[in-house]
Amino acid sequence: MSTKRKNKGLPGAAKRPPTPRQAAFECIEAVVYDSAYANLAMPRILASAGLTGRDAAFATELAYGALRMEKLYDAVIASAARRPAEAVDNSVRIALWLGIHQALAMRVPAHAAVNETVEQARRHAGVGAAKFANAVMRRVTERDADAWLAVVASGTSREALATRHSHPEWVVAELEQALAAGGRAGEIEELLVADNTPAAVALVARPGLVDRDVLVEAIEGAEATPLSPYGVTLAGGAPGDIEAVRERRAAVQDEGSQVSAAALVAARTVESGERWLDMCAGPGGKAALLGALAARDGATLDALELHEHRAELVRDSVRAVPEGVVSVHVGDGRTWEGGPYDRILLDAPCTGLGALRRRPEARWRREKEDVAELATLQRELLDAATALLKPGGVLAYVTCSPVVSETTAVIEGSSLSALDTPAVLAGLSGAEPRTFGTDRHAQLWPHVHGTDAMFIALLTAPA
Ligand SMILES: C[S@@+](CC[C@H](N)C(=O)[O-])C[C@H]1O[C@@H](n2cnc3c(N)ncnc32)[C@H](O)[C@@H]1O
Repeated sequence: MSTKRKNKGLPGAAKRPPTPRQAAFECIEAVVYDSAYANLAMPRILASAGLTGRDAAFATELAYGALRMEKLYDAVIASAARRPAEAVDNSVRIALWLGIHQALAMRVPAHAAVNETVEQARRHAGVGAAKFANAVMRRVTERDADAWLAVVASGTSREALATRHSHPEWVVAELEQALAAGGRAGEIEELLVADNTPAAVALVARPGLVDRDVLVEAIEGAEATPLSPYGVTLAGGAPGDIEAVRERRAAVQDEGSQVSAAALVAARTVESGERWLDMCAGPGGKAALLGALAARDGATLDALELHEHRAELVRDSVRAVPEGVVSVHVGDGRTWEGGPYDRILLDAPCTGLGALRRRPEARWRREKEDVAELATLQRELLDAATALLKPGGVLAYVTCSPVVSETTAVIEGSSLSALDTPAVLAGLSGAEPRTFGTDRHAQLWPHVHGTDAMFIALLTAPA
């Protein structure tokens, strides 16, 4: 979609109090035109519209769902409008995404989905656009979701799979390759479905700062997570309302991320006085968990981050960790000279293709060329981390991407030797080691573990 605004709505359009559907429209506009992240834009839009509770949940599901499914919905538009979706005015195309999502995925009655879409098209693009939207939506609502899939995405080709589950085709190819490499060939459809299912919110109870059992007890519907010894899954509600979260004794953190940081510490018994490095620390979720564990075990942590604004987020994230344990630095991991270290977390910058559940627009922002560029950076960071590791030290190479060129291909050339990561994760959770991988590295999956697709390789330098 063109990222230039053709119109900003017709005069008077912004004066009425925004409805949930208008909030969803605004959120998609912010993503398309201003390159906003939906998960940052939406809370701001909801707050300024004064939308809460069910209205806020409706607006969020509508915007995020339409953003995720835009490839499928473009195919539906092309078929129903008998012209490519790219040829449709941007505002009308957004209104149609929202209308189609309501009709095919949210069980909004057809007449309401049609009327609301027509009204949005009129409001943003005028009477002619409203007539066009009316004709398209009437054709859309003649079929249900399954019937549309049979029309626009039938068969088992990669192209059909990519349209049906609304992923770029090159991403489907990368995910298929990663699944096959991990002995999970044939699970692509389950993975793509999981990518389109919003993740439950998980909290980390930072050890020594708050007890996870206390959180489970205090929060209605909360449950202990199965893989991380520090995790709590929430049934709903706003995490920002929880006191421990406001005080940074707990935080929102995917269970896979918790496990990645915890595995570095669980790999070997910690000796008092150990020095640890979090080489790519921003925004600081793993640094805060490592900091809490360092405080417990008598170690210290250097948290390094390339960008000052992200280092500031790390400072905020670790503020509940006892003073003197974590030092935050701004610098480039490739030239950092603060070593040597007993343990290093290299949570490398990556495509993020393992965390598509969380960021509805993320799959459309990445390009195939990014993979090679990031793999070069990942190798350079791994070489630098290796040089900073003490003999006998442990390094965790972690990505929130399962893509082979960012994971096994990066560590293949390493001079370090691989520890048995699945066994360490099994030790943390009590789960069967083979569920985490069939070789010495671990790969978590949304459709298997309910986490982001984190890759974790524990490596060690010869003593
Ligand atoms: C995947 S994120 C890390 C997430 C973090 N560990 C957490 O759990 O919150 C990667 C981070 O590395 C930073 N980064 C990128 N290149 C870097 C470099 N050369 N040296 C240090 N940090 C870098 C990015 O700015 C980004 O904040």
